[in-house]
Amino acid sequence: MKIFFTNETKKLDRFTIENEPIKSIDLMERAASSVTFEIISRWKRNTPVVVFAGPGNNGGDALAVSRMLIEEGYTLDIYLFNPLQKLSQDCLKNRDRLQTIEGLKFSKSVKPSDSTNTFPHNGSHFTEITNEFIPPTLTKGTLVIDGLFGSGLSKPLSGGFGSVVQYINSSDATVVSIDLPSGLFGENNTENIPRNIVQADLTITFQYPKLAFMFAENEQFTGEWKIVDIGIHPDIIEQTETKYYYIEPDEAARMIMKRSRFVSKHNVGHTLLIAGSKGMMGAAVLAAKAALHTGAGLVSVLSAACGEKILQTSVPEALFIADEQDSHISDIVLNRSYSAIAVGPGLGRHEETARAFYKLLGQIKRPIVLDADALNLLAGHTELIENLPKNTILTPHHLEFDRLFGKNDTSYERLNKAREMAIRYHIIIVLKGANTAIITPKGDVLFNSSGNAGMATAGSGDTLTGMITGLLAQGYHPIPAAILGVFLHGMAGDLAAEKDSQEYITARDIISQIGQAYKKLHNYRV
Ligand SMILES: NC(=O)C1=CN([C@@H]2O[C@H](COP(=O)(O)OP(=O)(O)OC[C@H]3O[C@@H](n4cnc5c(N)ncnc54)[C@H](OP(=O)(O)O)[C@@H]3O)[C@@H](O)[C@H]2O)[C@@H](O)CC1
Ligand SMILES: [K+]
Repeated sequence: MKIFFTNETKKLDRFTIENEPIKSIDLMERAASSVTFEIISRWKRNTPVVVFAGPGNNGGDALAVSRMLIEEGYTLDIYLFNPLQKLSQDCLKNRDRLQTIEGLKFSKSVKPSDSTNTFPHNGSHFTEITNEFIPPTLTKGTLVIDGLFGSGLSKPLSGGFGSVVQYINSSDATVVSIDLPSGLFGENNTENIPRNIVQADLTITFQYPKLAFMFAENEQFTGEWKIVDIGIHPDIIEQTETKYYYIEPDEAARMIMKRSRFVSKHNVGHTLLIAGSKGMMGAAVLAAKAALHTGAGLVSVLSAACGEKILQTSVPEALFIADEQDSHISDIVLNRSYSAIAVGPGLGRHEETARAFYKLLGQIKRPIVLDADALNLLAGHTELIENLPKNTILTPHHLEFDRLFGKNDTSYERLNKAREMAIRYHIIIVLKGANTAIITPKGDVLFNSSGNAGMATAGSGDTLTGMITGLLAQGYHPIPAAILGVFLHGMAGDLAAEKDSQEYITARDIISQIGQAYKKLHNYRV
């Protein structure tokens, strides 16, 4: 799924209006019906609803939703903010349509003398605010619909609108934002004012997720978010280019390569994992198991000698290459060719390990996977990044990324830096987090949609490294190997959480669900 920038919204809108064709007000009606449907399916009709509508089309949506909810039997208190006495055309039309509802009480600005402004009123009520505003009481049971601003936000909210947002945020009400939490920019919020951004419990967003939703620091604003299809014309979606994508299950499923009936373990790849050291052998075990369960035919683990018994007992399917040293890897000799190599899980940072690793980087000609301590060692010699084979996969979490490429204050900044680095060095960066981003050497960013917070657990990253390397070994191109590996990993985590709970999950539980994750993806293909 493509992620567009919010400044493209009007273009997508216009094309749909001209080519479907559909009247602009009817497109708004369609968007509003989707929001209404979502609300009706979650909140009972006796839930008191307070609507905050702004002067633009986001406000228009909110007014259309208001009409639909009243028709459905909800009782609403609606506030339309019109301080400049200037509403967008469709907002105006929806205000007029609201007026046709029988029994709806109308008033202009609530004056300070009207201080009996407590909800619920006897029947629904509409107030257009042109100057002063006495806010209604927002209790725990109240549902707030936030339609103040959406994709048309042009500067951070301040003044009166800032106060309204702060008032909403300070209440115990449940908040649903239409399209975007009001005050949040769709992309860059570096210069934004956090206290003047609505903190929604649910954001119902139109057609495609916004880039800002992918960043951890914006979760406090978006809450849960859900995409609703409002029927933007497929041709304009196709024609409009973007660098940002959101990977859904059917897209991941299409990447799975069919295994030939005549396959042998030798032609589904021999994986080499350079991993483990004294006290961190579990990382090598997990990566080896993950590679095997993802489909690698053969897995060898090159590790510190102390790992031999551990590995051979816990992963009897894997071959073991013991280093001379008991506690760490001191030399890396590749005495045969491997289909895929990963370095890093549980590696440690012993001086001799570092030396062996740097020497290896000078020898390899094909893309490899670098994770964990391999990234930390690389951070000590960043000049070596220059010579990494094209399409080498780096799998840093945020701290590892910053150690490698310098500190970043926001996820937005980090993502831009990652794009720049991926392009400059022709590498693939798998930036791990809630929506892991796979960044290609062309600068395309693919956000993963599977996974859950329970996967923030020891060994989860080692598992991912094993999975991606296992795919590479089977002949997947590094880009689909990274995308599919990340997706499968997340889906296996989701299945594990479904089976037990997020809290319960360990890396082993993720591995135990790889098979079910494959099965689920296979079902998307039929
Ligand atoms: N194709 C789609 O996806 C569809 C989109 N739809 C809906 O339309 C929404 C976008 O509508 P929109 O373009 O009218 O913008 P919106 O967010 O309502 O705000 C604009 C108004 O706010 C004002 N304003 C801005 N910043 C401000 C500030 N800091 N402080 C104060 N004022 C500020 C701005 O003033 P201006 O900057 O022009 O001076 C203008 O008056 C979108 O989110 C979705 O809900 C659907 O209906 C159907 C199809
Ligand atoms: K909004």
